[in-house]
Amino acid sequence: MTLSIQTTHLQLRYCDTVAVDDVDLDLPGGKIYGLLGRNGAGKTSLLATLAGFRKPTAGTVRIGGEPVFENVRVTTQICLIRDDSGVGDNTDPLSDILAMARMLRPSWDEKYADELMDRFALPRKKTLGSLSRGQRSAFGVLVGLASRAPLTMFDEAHLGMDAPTRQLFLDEVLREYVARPRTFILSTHLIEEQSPIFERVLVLHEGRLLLHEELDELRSRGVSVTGPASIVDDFVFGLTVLGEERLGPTKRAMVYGTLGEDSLRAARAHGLELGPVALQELFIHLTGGLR
Ligand SMILES: Nc1ncnc2c1ncn2[C@@H]1O[C@H](COP(=O)(O)OP(=O)(O)OP(=O)(O)O)[C@@H](O)[C@H]1O
Repeated sequence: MTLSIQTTHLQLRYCDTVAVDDVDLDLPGGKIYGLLGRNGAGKTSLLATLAGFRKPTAGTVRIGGEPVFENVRVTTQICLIRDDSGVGDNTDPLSDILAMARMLRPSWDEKYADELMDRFALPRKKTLGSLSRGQRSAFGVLVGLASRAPLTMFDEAHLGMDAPTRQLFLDEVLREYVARPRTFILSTHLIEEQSPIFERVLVLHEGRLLLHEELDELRSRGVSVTGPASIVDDFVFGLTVLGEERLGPTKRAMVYGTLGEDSLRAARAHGLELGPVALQELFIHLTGGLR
C-alpha cells in the first residue's frame, strides 16, 4: 500500500518565522522522493506537518486523500524518523521499544525488524541511551523500515552513521521499495550519496517549493564539458558556469542549461567531451550559489 500527498497553500509558522510558505504539493504514492534544501529551508517543518506532528498555520495537508492532523486512521499509516528522536525513551532497552512498535504500528513486521537488528549489528539488550550516535540512527532507520508504513519519511536519519551503515540504509530502502512499494521521502544534505535512489527531487528554499522534478529531468539541467583548457574556456564563454576543475592541461567545466544543436556540433568538432553534472553543483546554483 502506498499513500499520496497533497498540500495546498501549506504554511507553518513559528511566531515570527515562516518555516513553510505557501507550498502546493501533489505527490503520487509509491515513489522515493528526495527532499533537499539548505539549512533552515523548512524540510523538517514540512515533514512534521505531513506526518501530522504539527498543525499547519494555514492551508491543507491530505495524505491518501484524508486530512492528517489528529486523524489516527492516517497517522498510524505514517512513520517519520528524525535522526533517533521519537522512537523511544533513552532508558528503554531496544527490545522493549520494538515490542511497543509492534503494538502501535499496524503494518509492523517483526521478522524483518529482527533481521535488521542483525544486519545493523544492534544489541537488543542495551538501552537506546547507551548506544553510540550512529547506532541510535541505525535503530531509528530500522524502526522506519520495519514499520512498513505506507508513508515512511526519514529526516536526515543517517546522521552519525558510518559509510558502510549509510550504504546499508540506502540498500535497504531500495530493496524494500522494490519488494513492497510504498511512499518514501528522504530529507538529506548527502546529495550525491543518496540521490541515486531518488525518483523525484523536491527542493525547498526559504520555506518555498523551488522545484519538484524527476531526478533525470533535474540532471539534464546541466552539462559538463571536458577537454583542453583553452578550448573549454572558449566554449563556455558567455554560458553560466557552475564550477570548474583542472587536471594538468585538461579542464572540466560544469555549465547550467541545455546545449542547442549548434553547440553540440561545435563541441564534437572540437573534440570536447560532454557529460552529466553533479546534482550537488546544480543544487548549489539553484539555491543561490555559495554565500
Ligand atoms: N521550534 C521552532 N521554533 C521556532 N523556529 C523554528 C522551530 N523549528 C524550526 N524553526 C525555524 O524554522 C525554519 C525552518 O527550520 P527547519 O528545521 O524546518 O529547516 P531544515 O530545512 O530542516 O533545516 P536543516 O537542514 O538545518 O535541518 C528555520 O528558520 C528555523 O530556525
